[in-house]
Amino acid sequence: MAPEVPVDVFKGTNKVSTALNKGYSKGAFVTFLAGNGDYVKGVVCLAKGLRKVKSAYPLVVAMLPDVPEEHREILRSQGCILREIEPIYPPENEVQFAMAHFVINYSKLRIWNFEEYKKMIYLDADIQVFENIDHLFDTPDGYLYATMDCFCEKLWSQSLQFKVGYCQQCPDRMPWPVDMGSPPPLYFNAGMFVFNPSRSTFDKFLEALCVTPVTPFAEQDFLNMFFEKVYKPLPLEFNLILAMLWRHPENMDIEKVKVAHYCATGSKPWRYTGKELYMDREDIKMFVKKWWDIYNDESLDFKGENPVSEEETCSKSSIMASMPEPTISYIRAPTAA
Ligand SMILES: O=c1ccn([C@@H]2O[C@H](COP(=O)(O)OP(=O)(O)O[C@H]3O[C@H](CO)[C@H](O)[C@H](O)[C@H]3O)[C@@H](O)[C@H]2O)c(=O)[nH]1
Ligand SMILES: O[C@H]1[C@H](O)[C@@H](O)[C@H](O)[C@@H](O)[C@H]1O
Ligand SMILES: [Mn+2]
Repeated sequence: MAPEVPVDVFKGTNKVSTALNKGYSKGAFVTFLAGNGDYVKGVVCLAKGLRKVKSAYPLVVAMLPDVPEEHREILRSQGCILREIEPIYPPENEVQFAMAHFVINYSKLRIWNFEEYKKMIYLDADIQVFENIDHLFDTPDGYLYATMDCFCEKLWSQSLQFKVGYCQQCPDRMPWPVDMGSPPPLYFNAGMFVFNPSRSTFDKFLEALCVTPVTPFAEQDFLNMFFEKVYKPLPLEFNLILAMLWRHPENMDIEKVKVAHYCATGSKPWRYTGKELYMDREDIKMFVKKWWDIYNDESLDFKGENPVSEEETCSKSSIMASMPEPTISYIRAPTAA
């Protein structure tokens, strides 16, 4: 049995949230975009998916300076609010300890500076929303809500959890060895989370980053450490990590999935070939098709008269400037995949 999660708090009504009455400034979805690759398609599809489920909240795109103008134009035309952020990059001698494709994700910590929103829901660009989740904006403040990760995929092979065969999704299958003390604290996937922006939290991040070693899952490990005491697990249907389909099918009900995360190797819809391990499964094909159906649906294109008035701020943070060097430094963002 997986550890219990407080399901009741997160029951949606399928009605458009009370947010419509409250106005936009209370909350927003936020995603992260880096580089000139195909992740922009993910953001476009996410914007369309949120429209399809009639979300009352806008989508903010926190993007690095290396996102090309033509991609920015596409996002504006899809009604996204663009916010340029400066990269956060670990010291060069530590970069090797994070998985290369995760390093740029430290930059995403800057979304905590978006204090004009009281609450935000972060969604990776490789996520799609199939049901309205606006009610998550009504969760009590002061916590970080996210779904629990799974440690069974090969990407985890260097971790202690994987080595001992332990996964928090089924802690009874292979209990944490007694001689190794208590099992590790619950660990969330950082592709989807609900949080309260706060500059003072961001300041604390910077202090903590200075004394926190870089680890394989980069900012995901960092966020797990930082929010350990205030983490509240969300039911898995709010961020279906596709590997759950073959690793822990008993923990989930595919009919209830509200949000799918195309993070399993080979599952990104825009580069899906079906050839990688597990990728020829019917459920995977179904999720990939659902993504493409939204992407290709012109009726979901933004129809506002004018693109959303955007606020592009590339804040050269004085906070960062005052950071002790060279623990965390700005350097050019690496070219994204
Ligand atoms: O070239 C890139 C690469 C990544 N991204 C952004 O960064 C996000 C994270 O990358 P992936 O979705 O490819 O990575 P995973 O889902 O496998 O990674 C998971 O672990 C990461 C550890 O750093 C992050 O926490 C991430 O949010 C979490 O979902 C993307 O969705 C996208 O929003 C880009 O914009 N361009
Ligand atoms: O951040 C990673 C990534 O998203 C992987 O694809 C997934 O298998 C993980 O469990 C996760 O933590
Ligand atoms: Mn992802």
